[in-house]
Amino acid sequence: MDYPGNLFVVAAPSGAGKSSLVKALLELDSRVSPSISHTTRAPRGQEKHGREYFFASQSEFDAMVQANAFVEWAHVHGNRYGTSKKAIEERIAQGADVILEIDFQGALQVKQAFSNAVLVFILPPSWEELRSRLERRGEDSAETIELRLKNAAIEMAQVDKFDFVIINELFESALFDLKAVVHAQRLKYAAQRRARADTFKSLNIT
Ligand SMILES: Nc1ncnc2c1ncn2[C@@H]1O[C@H](COP(=O)(O)OP(=O)(O)OP(=O)(O)O)[C@@H](O)[C@H]1O
Ligand SMILES: Nc1nc2c(ncn2[C@@H]2O[C@H](COP(=O)(O)O)[C@@H](O)[C@H]2O)c(=O)[nH]1
Repeated sequence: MDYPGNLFVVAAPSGAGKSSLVKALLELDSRVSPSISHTTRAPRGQEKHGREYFFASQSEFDAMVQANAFVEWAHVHGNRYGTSKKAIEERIAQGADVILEIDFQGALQVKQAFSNAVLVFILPPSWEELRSRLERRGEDSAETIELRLKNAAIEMAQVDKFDFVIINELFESALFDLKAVVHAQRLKYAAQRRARADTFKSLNIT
């Protein structure tokens, strides 16, 4: 289906910096709004239900899967995460641009459902830097960090399935690249709509 709003999907190995980049983009661009995912993971630190995530029990998550309420969902780092249809469909139908910060499995499912979705993969500059960002963030146990680094290798192998790849070495430069992707998609979409309207007009189709 063709919606007036754009859908941007940002994926990256844990610690590459996607949350930081998306947060900075949202502060700069009020036309982009975030999708809030559901997860079975326990809240971390200051996280609030309905702000970072909708925290769900296993049975609540199961019920949503059964009800076909997710556009995508996946097992990530030992927990389940999903994007509800409600989180995005209404908003892109109203012309808003929505950004999803999800793992690569979910990103590929979204592309199946919304072929116009723009998939962006964020890479860290090196393995050493990825590890040190996870350690410096100080939110995960050593065991969790090892699991996330192991999964990073699997995730990075998917990079060629994405529309754009951004290396997050210098934060400001990666943010500039992300803004450029959003801008380019808006221009492309506007041009497509104009071309379609012109074609319909020339064929006398209203
Ligand atoms: N360009 C950068 N240079 C240095 N540190 C950075 C950069 N980008 C992000 N960071 C830091 O790296 C850490 C991980 O970033 P962030 O939490 O945004 O990663 P993430 O990809 O969203 O991870 P997760 O998937 O686990 O949520 C944070 O402490 C963040 O401040
Ligand atoms: N497939 C999905 N993946 C998601 C979703 N929301 C978040 N995520 C990804 O999970 C990991 C871990 O996140 P964390 O908050 O526990 O550090 C990360 O890669 C997220 O992008 C979702 O709705 N679907």
